[in-house]
Parts: sequence; C-alpha cells; structure tokens
Amino acid sequence: MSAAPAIRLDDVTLGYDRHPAVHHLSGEIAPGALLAVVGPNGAGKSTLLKGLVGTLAPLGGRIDRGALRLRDIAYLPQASALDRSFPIDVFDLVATGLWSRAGLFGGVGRAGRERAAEAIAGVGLAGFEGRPIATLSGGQLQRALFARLALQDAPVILLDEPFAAIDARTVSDLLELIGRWRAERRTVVAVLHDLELVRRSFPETLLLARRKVAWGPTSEALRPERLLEARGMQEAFDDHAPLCATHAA
Ligand SMILES: Nc1ncnc2c1ncn2[C@@H]1O[C@H](COP(=O)(O)OP(=O)(O)OP(=O)(O)O)[C@@H](O)[C@H]1O
Repeated sequence: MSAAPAIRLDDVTLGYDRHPAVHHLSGEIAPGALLAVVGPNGAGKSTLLKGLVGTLAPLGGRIDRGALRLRDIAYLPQASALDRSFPIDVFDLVATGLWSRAGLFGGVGRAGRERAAEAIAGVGLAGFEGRPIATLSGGQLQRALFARLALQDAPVILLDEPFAAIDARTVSDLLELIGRWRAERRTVVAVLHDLELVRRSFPETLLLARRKVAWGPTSEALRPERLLEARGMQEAFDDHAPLCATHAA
C-alpha cells in the first residue's frame, strides 16, 4: 500500500469544556512512523489520540491530516471503553472491522468472511470464532481487537494503552503484528506506559505532560532529565486553568 500522508499539528490545544488538557502542541507524524506517546497519568495522551482521530475538535490550532479521510484512521481506545457485556462473538466483533469500507448494511460477503477468518487466525484465535467476547481473557480480547484493526486496513493506526494488563506472550505477538504494519508503511501511534518496551520497540517518542516535553528519537526523548521534567510539569499543572490568552481570542 502507498504510504499515508503526514499528520501535522500546528499549535494544537485540545480540551474539554474549554479547559485545555493538551497545550500548544506542534509537530509532524511522518508517514510510516512508529511513534510512542508517553507521559504521567493525566498528561493528555488519550486526549491527543481523540484529537488525531477527529472525535475531539481542537480548541485552538490546527491538525492537518492531508488527504486522509476519517475512515483511514483506525483507533483502538483504552480497554475500559469497550462494553464487554455486549452479546457478540469473536467473529462478529472482528468482522465489524469491515464496516469502515463496506458500510454497516453493506453485508460482509464471502470474501469478507474469509478475510475475517484469516485475521482471527493471524492473531492466534483460530477456534475462538464463536466465543462470546464476555468469556475471553483480557489478552484474548485484545488479540480480537487487533484482528479487527488489521481488517480495517487503515493507513494510520492509533492505539491507546494496547498492552495494559496483558500477558507477556500476547504483548510479544501483538508487537510482531505492529512490526508487520510498519513494514507495510502504515503509521502507528501508541500510548504506552512501559518505558522499557518503548525503548526496545518504538524508534520515536513524544513525551507529553500537557505540553510537549520532548519529541524525537526515543533514546533522546526518554533521557532521565526529560522524564523528571515531565513529572514536574504534570504536578504543577492546574486542571481548572482557562484557555490561554493566545487561543482565547
Ligand atoms: N471526557 C472528559 N471530560 C473532561 N475532562 C476530561 C475528559 N477526558 C479526560 N479529561 C481530563 O483531561 C486531562 C487529560 O486526560 P487524558 O485521559 O488525556 O490523560 P492521559 O495522559 O491519557 O492519562 P492516563 O495515563 O491516566 O490514561 C485529565 O485532567 C482528565 O481528567
């Protein structure tokens, strides 16, 4: 597939009810990038992904997605955002990955069913197709959600804490899948907490603490003094601060 266009952030402020959560962020996510977003709790990482996917409009600044359409950006929210009691089995959950192309009422069709079965096998869940998602372990559910992402076939993939509370074997299998996406020149952005994993597997990192602390090669961005700076910035942050003057005008 051809590479996705870059996503450019120009002085972007994102927040809720006019209270900023991410301030004045500028930078570029290059086509085919494998970017980790790290930072303390409440640093604005999930908010940034919501801005990138377009569910949260910037309070200020601009996100330029080039020729990307919204369906070109696949998004995996935090696990807690999924209602696991919903009565759906693994196959049907994974097959919803086809909706972004076929439309909700487009029907999956035989080719679609084959692709869904391949995606399920590709994450090691062959044999689990008829299992209700409520009966899956956390790792199995995450595998199914990655199969759905694979089926979406999107040039840009955003992952919010994809490895939280997941067993080591699943993490390593899913990292391998991310490696394949990268080889296919897809752009992958992942919010992560495990800094060792980031150092091992993600060449580029954005360290966020409401503002950009560092954005560049992971070894630079995660230097101890940068991490200390991020912690200090986050602790000093006033959660009820109004919109800055530059954007409030
Ligand atoms: N829907 C919302 N409405 C109001 N405020 C919100 C909402 N979602 C997040 N916030 C606030 O925005 C700030 C940034 O939250 P966000 O979830 O983006 O941080 P995070 O870096 O992803 O945190 P964590 O690592 O704890 O998941 C926090 O102060 C949070 O309380």
